[in-house]
Amino acid sequence: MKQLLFGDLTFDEMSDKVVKMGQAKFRAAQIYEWIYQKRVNQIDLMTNLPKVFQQQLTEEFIFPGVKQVMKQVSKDKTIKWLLSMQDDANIETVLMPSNYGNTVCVSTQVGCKMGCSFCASTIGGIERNLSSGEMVEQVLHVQRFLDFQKERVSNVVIMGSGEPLDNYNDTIKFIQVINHDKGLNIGQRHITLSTCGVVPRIYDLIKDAPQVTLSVSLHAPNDELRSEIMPINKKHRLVDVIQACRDFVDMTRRRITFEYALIEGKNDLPKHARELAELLNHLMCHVNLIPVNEVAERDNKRTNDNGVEKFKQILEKGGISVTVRKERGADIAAACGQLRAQATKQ
Ligand SMILES: C[S@@+](CC[C@H](N)C(=O)[O-])C[C@H]1O[C@@H](n2cnc3c(N)ncnc32)[C@H](O)[C@@H]1O
Ligand code: SF4
Repeated sequence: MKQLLFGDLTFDEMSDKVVKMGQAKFRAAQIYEWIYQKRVNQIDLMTNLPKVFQQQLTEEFIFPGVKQVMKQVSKDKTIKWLLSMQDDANIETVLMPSNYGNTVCVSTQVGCKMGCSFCASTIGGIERNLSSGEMVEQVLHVQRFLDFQKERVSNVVIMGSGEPLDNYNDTIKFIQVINHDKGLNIGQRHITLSTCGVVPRIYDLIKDAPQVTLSVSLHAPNDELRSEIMPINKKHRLVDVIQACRDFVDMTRRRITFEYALIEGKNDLPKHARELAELLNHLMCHVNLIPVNEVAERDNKRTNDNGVEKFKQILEKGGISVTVRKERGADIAAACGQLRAQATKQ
């Protein structure tokens, strides 16, 4: 029998599961409370569960579901963990503390198949999807660390390694588990999902998680350049991505965010900024400009401060709301997938 992680089951699924195990339904609420509110890390500490049931749970569930392999702490207090799964696959999870709370960046896949030209996560391709339980365990791991400081995870960004819309069902289940009021109770509005633009799944998201903040990795203002940087663009063209974004905004009334990594001489020229302003015309959105994180295996140079400022000004002139995103963890393996790539090489 395949052992599960607790986060592989939504609250309703957990209720069904305990009934199948011969227990009353209310045991599901007790289990959720021990895991997500009291945050014990051993089943035998769930003291209001009968001993025989604790034993059954130990046979059917792995708890906790991840092991810490490495932890790097940056001068700016960003912390990056390398976590190991049951099959020894390694993934990254990042904590970014700020004045607005504690944001955890979660990985959804081991590697990524999308092949974006600037990204470290995709260097070795994809190994496998992560289960919702493995995503939940990432947040729990960070929450247990924060418990020592009596702080809580306030925001989750699904922006670590992997493409969440390429692992749709487990990503949705993950959102449901951390969002549940008996779970970690993290509001959908405090969850950001970042995608390279898998168009049909953006429409699914409107039905399944309409209150999450959608962030779309754009990185180029036209098909020719975008297809060169992001191969997914050959399948889902810019016109369809932008239409899906317009529909997302219309149907959810939620502002959308676009990520644009500035690569010197590639996508950072004034003409690109003008083209981008035109593309996003009359769309309720915000653009995050990020000087690209230079990755050793990738031949990309970051745009200098002057170039970033010029690009920003052109967008603003075109009526677009823009922020230059602060680089976090510059002194540690900052770009998504870098720590895992380094660890794999050792
Ligand atoms: C690692 S991806 C994961 C989520 C999803 N696959 C996507 O592409 O949006 C999260 C964000 O990191 C960005 N990113 C990846 N590598 C980067 C780099 N070297 N410099 C700056 N941003 C990068 C991506 O473009 C994306 O906006
Ligand atoms: S940017 Fe996102 S979609 Fe592209 S390779 Fe990296 S993780 Fe995958």
